[in-house]
Amino acid sequence: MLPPPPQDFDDEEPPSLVPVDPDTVEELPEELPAEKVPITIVTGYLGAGKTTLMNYILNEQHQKRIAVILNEFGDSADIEKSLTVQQDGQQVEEWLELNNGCMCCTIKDTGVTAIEKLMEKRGKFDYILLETTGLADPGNIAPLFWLDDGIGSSIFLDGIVTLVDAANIIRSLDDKTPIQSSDPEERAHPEEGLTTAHLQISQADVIVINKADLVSKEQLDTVKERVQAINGLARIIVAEHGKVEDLGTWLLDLKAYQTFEGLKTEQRSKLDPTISTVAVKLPALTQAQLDKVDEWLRSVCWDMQVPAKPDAPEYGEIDVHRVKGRMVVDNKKTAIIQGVREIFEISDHDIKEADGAGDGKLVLIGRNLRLEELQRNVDWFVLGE
Ligand SMILES: Nc1nc2c(ncn2[C@@H]2O[C@H](COP(=O)(O)OP(=O)(O)OP(=O)(O)O)[C@@H](O)[C@H]2O)c(=O)[nH]1
Repeated sequence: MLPPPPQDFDDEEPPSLVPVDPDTVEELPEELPAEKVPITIVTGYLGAGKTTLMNYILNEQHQKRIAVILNEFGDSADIEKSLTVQQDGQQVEEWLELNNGCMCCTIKDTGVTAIEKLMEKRGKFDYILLETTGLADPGNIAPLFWLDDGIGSSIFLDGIVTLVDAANIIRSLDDKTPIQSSDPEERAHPEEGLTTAHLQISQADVIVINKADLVSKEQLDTVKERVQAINGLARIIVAEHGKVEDLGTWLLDLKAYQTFEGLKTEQRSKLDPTISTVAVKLPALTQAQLDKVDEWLRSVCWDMQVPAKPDAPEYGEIDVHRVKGRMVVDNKKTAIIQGVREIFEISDHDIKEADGAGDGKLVLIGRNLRLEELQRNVDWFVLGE
C-alpha cells in the first residue's frame, strides 16, 4: 500500500523549492527499470504438485531471474511449508544464484506486503512466481495487479496457472463440503457444489493436469473433458511431476490479460453441473453499443443480475468468475475485455486482420450460465434486437 498523502498536500499547488545542504542529500537510487515485471500465479488444490512445478521451472534453462513468493493470500490456514530448490541438496531461503543463472528468493508472508517487500529488490529479478496455498482463491489476488497504482504500477499479471491432480480432481469437484472462501456469496452455496477446485479452475489461463502417471488414458480423458467444460478458455497441458516442455510457450510470458485467444471449440457440453463456460456472439459494434456492453457487464459482474428483458422470464442470480471478450468497434479499433469477478476492464487496441470484421465474442465462466437466454439478452440490451 502507498502511504496516504500528507494532510496539507494540495496537488493543484506547484511544489515550493527549499534550500538543501549537499552533505545531507542521500545518494539517489539507480534508475529503476521502466518495464513492469510479469507475475505468474501458480495455484491448485492441496498436493496437486505446485511445489514440484515451481522446482521444475526454477531448475530449467529459461534465461530468467525468477523471484518466488510462497503466499497465504486469501485464507487464514497456517500451513507450514517451504520450497526446496535443489541446489547441492540445500534448501533455499535467501537470494541464491542457481546453476542455470536464475535467481531465487523465497518470501513467506501474507498479503500484498510480500510483493512490496520483494519489489524493494527490484532489478535483481525479471519474473515473479507466486505460489498460493492449496485453499486459496486466485480471484482475490488477480485484480490487485490491474491497478495502475500500488503494486500494479510495477508488476503486471502474466497469467494464472492452475494445477490439478489427475487422480483426485473429480472427487474434489464433487466434494460437497462448504468451501473456504473469503467471499460470503460463495460460502453460501455449498449445495450447488461449488468447490475450491471449481474456483481455481474457472480462473485459470493454463491448467496443468498433473500426476498423469497415476491414471489410465480413459480417466485422463474424463478429467480433461470435465476441466474443459468448466473453463473453455484455458490452455490444457498434461504433465507428470510438473514437467511442462517449452515453458516459455506454455506457462511463462503468456500475457494472458493482454491477449484473447478465444474458445478453441465453439461450445462445450455442460459436463459440470456447477460451473461452465459460454460464449456470447457479438457483431461489429458502434461505440454506443460497446458502452451498452459495459453497462451489461456492470449489471452481471457487480449486481449478479442479468438486465430484465420485458418479455422474458426472470433469469435468476448469475455469478461470473471470469470474463474475456474481443469485439471490433466502429471498424477502427478492437476492444478487449478482461474480468475476474466484479472487476473488469475494457481496453482499446489496434485492429488486426485476424480480428475479422464482425466475429466478436464475450466469453463468460461462472455459475448459472444459460447460453441461449444470455445471447437473447445481449442481443436485446446491446443491439436493440
Ligand atoms: N506420482 C506422482 N506424484 C507427484 C507428481 N507430481 C507431484 N507428485 C508428488 O505429490 C506430492 C505433492 O506434491 P507437491 O508439489 O508438494 O504439491 P503441492 O501442490 O505443492 O502441495 P501443497 O503445497 O501441500 O498444496 C509430492 O510427494 C510429490 O512428489 C506426479 O506427476 N506424479
